[in-house]
Amino acid sequence: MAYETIIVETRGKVGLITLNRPKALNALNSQVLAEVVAAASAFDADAGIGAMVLTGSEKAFAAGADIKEMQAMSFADAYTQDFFVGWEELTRTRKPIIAAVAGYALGGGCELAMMCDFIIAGDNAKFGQPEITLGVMPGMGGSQRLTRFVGKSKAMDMCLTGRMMDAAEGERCGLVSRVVPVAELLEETLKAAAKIAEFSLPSVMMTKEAVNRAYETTLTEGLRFERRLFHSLFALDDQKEGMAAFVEKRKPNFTNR
Ligand SMILES: CC(C)=CC(=O)SCCNC(=O)CCNC(=O)[C@H](O)C(C)(C)COP(=O)(O)OP(=O)(O)OC[C@H]1O[C@@H](n2cnc3c(N)ncnc32)[C@H](O)[C@@H]1OP(=O)(O)O
Repeated sequence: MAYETIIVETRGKVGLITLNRPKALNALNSQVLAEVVAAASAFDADAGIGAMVLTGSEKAFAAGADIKEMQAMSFADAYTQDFFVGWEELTRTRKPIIAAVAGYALGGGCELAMMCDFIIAGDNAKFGQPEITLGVMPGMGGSQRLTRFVGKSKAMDMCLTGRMMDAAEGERCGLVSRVVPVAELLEETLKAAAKIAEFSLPSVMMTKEAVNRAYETTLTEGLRFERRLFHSLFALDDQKEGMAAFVEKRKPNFTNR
């Protein structure tokens, strides 16, 4: 597929997707959606890829859903198309995807970052859900995911006032896993993704599945689900290899089998 709004590259076993609409601060229109989903799905299906990174520019991860595209939309259009539902496809990727966020991550941009498995932020990152200032509200998951990340009080504050939070506040409240100097953001995020990609792919994928299950089920069910996945890993060569390598004091050679 020829991409026009994103750049798609591989760095070893890492798939890198860079949002690339600089003049619109990476505003997310339908074409970006289609291309990001296609690229992530292709990496998900690629046996040579173990993890992905989604990033933008130093000024903007993404300044939101494309206001110019939405401006003339009617209720009937929005409802019948189930506008934004396409982004859910991204959350169905089974390999880990890390958001490397510099600059603005606003509205749909913040929501897109939260669809990833975790967020590493540059120290200039600014997160916000300013939809309220446009006479609407979050529509790509902000009211739900942000609340799960940061709790009710801060999610209400962000969604109702439309204010921005900086990277340090994002880290303090659990939206962001770590903050790094913006000049090192991509390198550090690629390093984290490369580390994940070195591990046994089935155990990585099951770990992602188990952590995500924590958001959707009871503690009792979640614990049982985790144990069953854990048990199943003993059927793999990689469990034998990983534990033998530890005992033999050498690096494991995982085969994803
Ligand atoms: C509705 C739902 C569910 C989700 C949403 O995401 S709604 C959008 C939420 N985002 C916003 O409200 C942020 C809008 N953008 C801004 O407030 C500012 O652009 C800024 C604070 C991020 C940066 O300000 P700055 O002065 O540095 O840059 P601008 O001149 O304002 O922008 C440059 C260029 O980009 C276009 N742009 C920016 N954001 C969007 C957007 N979300 N959609 C479409 N286009 C956007 C902006 O219009 C300008 O282009 P033009 O000069 O050609 O107009």
